[in-house]
Amino acid sequence: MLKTINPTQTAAWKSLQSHFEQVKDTTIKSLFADDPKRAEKFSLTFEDQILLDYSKNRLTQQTLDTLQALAKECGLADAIKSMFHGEKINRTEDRAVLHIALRNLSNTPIYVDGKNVMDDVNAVLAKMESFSQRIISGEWKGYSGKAITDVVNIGIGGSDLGPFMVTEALRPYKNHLTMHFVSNIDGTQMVETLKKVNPETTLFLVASKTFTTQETMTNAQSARDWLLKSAKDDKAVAKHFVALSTNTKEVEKFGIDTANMFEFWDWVGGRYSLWSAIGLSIVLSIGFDNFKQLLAGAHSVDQHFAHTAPEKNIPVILALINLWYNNFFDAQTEAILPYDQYLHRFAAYFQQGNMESNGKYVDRNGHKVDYSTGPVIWGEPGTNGQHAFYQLIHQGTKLIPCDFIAPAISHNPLGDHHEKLLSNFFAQTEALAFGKTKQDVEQEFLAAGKKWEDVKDVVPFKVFEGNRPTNSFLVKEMTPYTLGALIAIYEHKIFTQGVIWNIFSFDQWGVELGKQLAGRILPELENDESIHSHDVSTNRLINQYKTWR
Ligand SMILES: O=P(O)(O)OC[C@H]1O[C@@H](O)[C@H](O)[C@@H](O)[C@@H]1O
Repeated sequence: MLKTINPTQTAAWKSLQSHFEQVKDTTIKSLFADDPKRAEKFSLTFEDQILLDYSKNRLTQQTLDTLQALAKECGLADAIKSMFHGEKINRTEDRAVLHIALRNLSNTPIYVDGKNVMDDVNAVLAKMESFSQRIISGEWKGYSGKAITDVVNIGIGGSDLGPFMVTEALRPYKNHLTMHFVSNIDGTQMVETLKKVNPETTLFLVASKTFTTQETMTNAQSARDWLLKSAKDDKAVAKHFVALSTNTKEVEKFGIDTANMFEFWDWVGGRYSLWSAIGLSIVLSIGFDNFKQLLAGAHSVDQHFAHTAPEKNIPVILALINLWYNNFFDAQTEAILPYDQYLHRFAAYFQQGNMESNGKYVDRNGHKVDYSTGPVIWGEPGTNGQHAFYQLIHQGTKLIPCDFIAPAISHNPLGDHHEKLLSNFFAQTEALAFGKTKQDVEQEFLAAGKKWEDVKDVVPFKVFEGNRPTNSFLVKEMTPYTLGALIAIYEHKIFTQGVIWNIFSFDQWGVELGKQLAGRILPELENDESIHSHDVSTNRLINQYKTWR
């Protein structure tokens, strides 16, 4: 079970506080100047596939050692064992946390309540394999006898972001099926999607762990109505709708034959579910063998996380580095910046992964914390970000630790595009770390033959103080395997931080209040009567809406 220690009360935290006072003004530049072997010492390679360089950070070996001592005092090693052994570490929902079982290709038994979950996991994987083969080969026919050409995944949050991110990231592995993702309750997304597809050849995946989520159920109902308008026979539903869910009863209630249901279990968190039946859209898009490679990459990282010494453990090190900025430098956000267009939803995916997991102010004792927990996660693919928000990262007043991610081998070697992309990837972390001094700026002006009088006023604006921390992930090639590994690295980083912050990373009660209030407001919108039941601001907004609609 997880310990319930306030991290700030540990000896290691106190050491970190005094250590911080000693090193807070040390620059990355001086750290490199003092140790020519820094890049070698502060980097790790995962299976000759991913190089993580974390040398451009504001930390010393002592910083890392003391952070490791903190993790130890907070019981990280036991917490990892608890998760891998299927203990119910999601205490507020009384559930185990076993996304690692979904990709446990070694098939070692994992027990929950005395039952080996691997039997069920393997059975669903086999069902996903045979179903996907029938769809991809064209053997499965729609109501009019035509093969499926388009797949629409209807889901939201964890039932959308992961599958969408991965199918985009692995486009080079795609087959002929066209994938669509509808998540928003805003009818616009469904209407625009339905314009692009033909009811005779479209398969809908209704993806919802609970099968009660308003957005998904409403979208699924509209899609069903749309299908039946053409098919004019309820029997068509069985040929065009499948469910990905934990909730058999609700699936039946919706009218989907449970033979067309792909099951998963309450020990799979929504934001950790792309490895489960929720990944069916991924399987349909890239085929089962590639999906298995995705699982294999993640499984390999699981082994690394569970069995590698903390000082060589990639997710642990990443977790500690960001905790250092979050809790000692008071950094509020972290940016994820993939130099890979295919990863354009990677930051959005980990927005949910991280913020829904660690955005908590109540600790595992039920008390309000007096320290900072999960950061704001954001990001966009490079180089687009460079021409938009990097100004603030380079010269703003906020400290923003950034993760840079790039593949060494491009799937699209078009002219010198990839060299140009990668030159930017390398240049940015160098610029952020080392900056540009006043002397450099002056030298540059002189070399360009400028007169000192003409340029001296502009010098301060051209100085980069540097010392902005980054991690670099250089991935050999973005394959299903390396992508699976990369995702699992981030997942375990989030887990590690949650353990140290003494919070429950696998519930999400913070999303409930808004849903509850929307449920109360919806019937109030049914007529044009003036509303007085809320605060004056909400009343006014509702009443204005009623006059304008
Ligand atoms: O898969 P479901 O049950 O439809 O849930 C979708 C999402 O619903 C949200 O309310 C939860 O905060 C997410 O964690 C979840 O992924």
